[in-house]
Amino acid sequence: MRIRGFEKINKYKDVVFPMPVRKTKTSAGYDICVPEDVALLPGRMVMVPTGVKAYMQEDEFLGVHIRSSMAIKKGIRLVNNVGIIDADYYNNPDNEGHIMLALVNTGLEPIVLKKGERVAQGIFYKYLTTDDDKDTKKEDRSGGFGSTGKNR
Ligand SMILES: O=c1ccn([C@H]2C[C@H](O)[C@@H](COP(=O)(O)OP(=O)(O)OP(=O)(O)O)O2)c(=O)[nH]1
Repeated sequence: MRIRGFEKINKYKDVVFPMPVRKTKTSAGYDICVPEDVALLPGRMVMVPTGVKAYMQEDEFLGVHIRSSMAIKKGIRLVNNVGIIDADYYNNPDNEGHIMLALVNTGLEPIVLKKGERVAQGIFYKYLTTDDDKDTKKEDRSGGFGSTGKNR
């Protein structure tokens, strides 16, 4: 039975890069690499591909955090601080559930992330719902970023 995991995005199926793994026995985060070289100019946000998608249970999400070393040593931040990857993002018709990193280089010099470099880390979490949650209608996710509420 499949419970949760990572898979390659089709577009990257022939590209060789490391899949997310936990580096030590009790590391919470699955380190996420870049599947190609990425240039980050100072102060510019870049939507960076990861080449992967994540499947999980309906009451779970994947929290995507920056690796501390990237933030502290290189000044790289996630613009949204933490990326929330919803369970129904997986295999969405727009982008197959491709996990993207909204990165910004807060330093003064350009940075090049090399293919295979570990940039972010994904942690699987369970989330809770409110008493009246079942009373509100839920729409189906039709696509990727900012897709909910579009057909109203
Ligand atoms: O850093 C991120 C944040 C989000 N996502 C993907 C997964 C997530 O399931 C989807 C939607 O994200 P979120 O719910 O945070 O954005 P929204 O602006 O509320 O969009 P939507 O209306 O699609 O929920 O975008 C990423 O790939 N990287």
